[in-house]
Amino acid sequence: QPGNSRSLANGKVLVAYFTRSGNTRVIAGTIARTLGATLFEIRPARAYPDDYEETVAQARQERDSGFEPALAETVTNVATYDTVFLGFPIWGETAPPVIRSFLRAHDLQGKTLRPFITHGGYGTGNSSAVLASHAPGARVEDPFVMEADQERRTLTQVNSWLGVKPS
Ligand SMILES: Cc1cc2nc3c(=O)[nH]c(=O)nc-3n(C[C@H](O)[C@H](O)[C@H](O)COP(=O)(O)O)c2cc1C
Repeated sequence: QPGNSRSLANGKVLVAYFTRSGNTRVIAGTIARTLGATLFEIRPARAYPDDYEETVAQARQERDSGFEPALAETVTNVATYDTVFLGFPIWGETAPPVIRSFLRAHDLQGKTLRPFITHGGYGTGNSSAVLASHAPGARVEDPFVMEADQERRTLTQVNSWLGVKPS
């Protein structure tokens, strides 16, 4: 596999990501496959609601209160990785609360942190500041940033088809 020699040259690589609607997962899978890296999905112990609007409201409240939700799972032997790719969508103009939890729970000191971020068209907000403050001692590289489909756009179009005004 061509990816393996590259991952050996770069040391052990972890690709950790959080996703709701799957956009960030596509990027994470591509990185993992290309570099022969370990894939880890970041999940909160208590899943967010299926409902989009409920999730937006909960995310806003958790952001404003600085809440760090418990993780369903942590990475075993995070110390053995040299490079950590960290992927997430922008939620409320910042990194989702569970990303702060992830960084709090894993010591990335001395590692290279390569963020990859998707957003719905409004940019990365203050997520760089969150990474800088929550990953002390890590070498945080410039993020790969991609605009990706917003669930809200889908809801709006479907509701318009159904003849319902968005709430
Ligand atoms: C709770 C919530 C909050 C969001 N807030 C923003 C935002 O502030 N700015 C933005 O550009 N997109 C925002 N989005 C859109 C997502 O960042 C974007 O669609 C992203 O690609 C979703 O990634 P995912 O499919 O990996 O979950 C938000 C989405 C959700 C669910």
